Amino acid sequence: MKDKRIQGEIQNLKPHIMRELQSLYDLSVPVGQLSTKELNERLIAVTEEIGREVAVYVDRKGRIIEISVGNTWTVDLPAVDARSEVRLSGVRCIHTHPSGDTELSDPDISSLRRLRFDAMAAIGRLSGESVGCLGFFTGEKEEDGTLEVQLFGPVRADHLNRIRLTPLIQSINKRLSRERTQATDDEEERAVLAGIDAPMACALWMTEDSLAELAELARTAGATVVGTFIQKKAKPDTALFLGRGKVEEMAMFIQNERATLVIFDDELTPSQQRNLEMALGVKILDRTALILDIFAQRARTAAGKLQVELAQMKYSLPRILGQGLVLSRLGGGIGTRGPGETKLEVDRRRIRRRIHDIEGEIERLKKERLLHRERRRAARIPVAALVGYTNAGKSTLLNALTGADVFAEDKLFATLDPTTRSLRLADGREILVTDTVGFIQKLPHTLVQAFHATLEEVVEADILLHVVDVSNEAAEFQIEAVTEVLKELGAAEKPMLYVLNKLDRLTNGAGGTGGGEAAAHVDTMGDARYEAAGSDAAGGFSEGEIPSLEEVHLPPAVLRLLRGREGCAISARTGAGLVELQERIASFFRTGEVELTLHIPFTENAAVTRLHEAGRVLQTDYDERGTRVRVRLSEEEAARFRRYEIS
Ligand SMILES: Nc1nc2c(ncn2[C@@H]2O[C@H](COP(=O)(O)OP(=O)(O)OP(=O)(O)O)[C@@H](O)[C@H]2O)c(=O)[nH]1
Ligand SMILES: [Mg+2]
Repeated sequence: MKDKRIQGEIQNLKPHIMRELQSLYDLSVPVGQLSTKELNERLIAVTEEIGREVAVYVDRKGRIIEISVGNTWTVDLPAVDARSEVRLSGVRCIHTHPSGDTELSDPDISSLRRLRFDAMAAIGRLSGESVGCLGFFTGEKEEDGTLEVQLFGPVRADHLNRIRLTPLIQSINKRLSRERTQATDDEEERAVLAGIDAPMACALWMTEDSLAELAELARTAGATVVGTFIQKKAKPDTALFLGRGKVEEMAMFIQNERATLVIFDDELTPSQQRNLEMALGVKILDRTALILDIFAQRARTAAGKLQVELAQMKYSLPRILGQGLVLSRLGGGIGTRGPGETKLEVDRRRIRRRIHDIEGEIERLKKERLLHRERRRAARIPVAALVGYTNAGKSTLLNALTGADVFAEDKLFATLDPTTRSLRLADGREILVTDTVGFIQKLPHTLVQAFHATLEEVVEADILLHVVDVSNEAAEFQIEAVTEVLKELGAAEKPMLYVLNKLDRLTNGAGGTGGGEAAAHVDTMGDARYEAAGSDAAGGFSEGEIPSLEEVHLPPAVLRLLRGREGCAISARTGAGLVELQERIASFFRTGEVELTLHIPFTENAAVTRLHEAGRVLQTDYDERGTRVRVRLSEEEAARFRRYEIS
């Protein structure tokens, strides 16, 4: 039935070798698997005896269609149609290297190209163990137009057999035929989440909370979460992060659920990511990559885009150096987006150059911002910066306080770029309020670094308003996470006022993670005061309409969070507590100030101008000799004007 032909240098082969080679045709390989242990062992055994390369060619049904001895690159495969420019040939080559050095040689790679193999493996024995390397196309082209080849290994040969070839081949074909451009962007991304539950870890967060947040991040990035895997494990497996059994279980699940990516809650090493990709056959992302992807989608301004691109480059650099990440680069979608479309395809030198350029550009932006800030400082306008966990309600608060129109949304990282608005406090003082990017636990360092330029607004502010979502059960941990990031920025010691937000969500008795639209239920709970306040929208709250918080019975959860912290409770949505908040801010700026009454002779009129710049002039009168000014000044400034002081 089958033509048991053996091609190549078979002239001097002993009959028992020929018989052995011919009997290899009777073996078969499970569909979607590279090779089998038996096939590998028998190939290596023959090679060791004859000292020559042996190659078998396997089709996608797992049948051996050709066998050759000697140089694989001269082999003639009539069954292989390698003419198609847009598809792989459907045949893979598994061959031995007599030396045990299994790196694919240049001739190996050119025969991979010539015959457009699904994949090409080289196997051999090294210190008694079967090892191998795999080469395959990425679907991308090199600069010179030839197809880019990805190399994997050397690894143990049985490891190669665990690679799931089918999805790999599909992705490559898809990429080759360029269907992907439109198709995969519209295709639903079906995500599986994964994490480990380390009982001994000092992690503050409950694994479930952290994974719930990861699901929220995945949703924000546009994925549908189809399953979650948590494994109890003291520490991550160095090769696969999870245990081998768990990974196998996951592979089944992925197949059944048609999942397209797996997102891990912790940062993976480049090799874990590569191994998992090979074992699971789908794109593998970690929390960092997911956050970077969201940032990439959200970046609007030039500065925002640059900063995201910088962070992405820094993230991908070690991963490109360490080969792999093939599937994560194929097919577009989550994890592959970014301001620089080709970012993951450029080689490392180009990446380094680009990093250098961006850093220069960011440095320029930084200087520009510094100038702005200096101008503001010269104008003596104090600055309050809103900081806090993502989704805490910072932008909503800025809008409520200043009537600004900043985009606020019930998704993570709605804001990336800072917005500054001025606010006139009840005592007439004008301050600037800055809203900026939210923080999150395990915020990638690369991102914090990259965002230094915009986060400097925070570092330079006079006071931080730390907005906390009190309706979130993890509020205490979120405060902790924000504090960590502030430390990293060198802003942890700044004066801070805690602003416990979303009070309306707790006062309806639902507590905890209750319904999102709690405010709507407030009046049915007999506490209509918030509603009355809320009806007067953004920025327009006037005193008297709003209940003083002292009258309001604060829920125990809020009291707990306030313990030992300076701050107040508000609802940015309904406006409750905003007057108190403004009063707190005003009183902060008042302390450390003194009120003076000065008399400045007309001959020194320039001092009056300086006074207007240096402090807040409350009252001005004139007499025949000069100007009488009542003014509030910082202690420092006051010292310079003391000589004019009267009474
Ligand atoms: N119930 C209630 N919801 C609020 C309140 N303040 C904000 N929200 C909602 O919380 C969600 C997040 O608000 P944002 O203002 O976008 O939060 P943020 O802190 O700016 O978030 P990022 O920019 O993503 O870091 C939105 O859906 C708001 O409508 C509040 O006082 N009560
Ligand atoms: Mg925001």
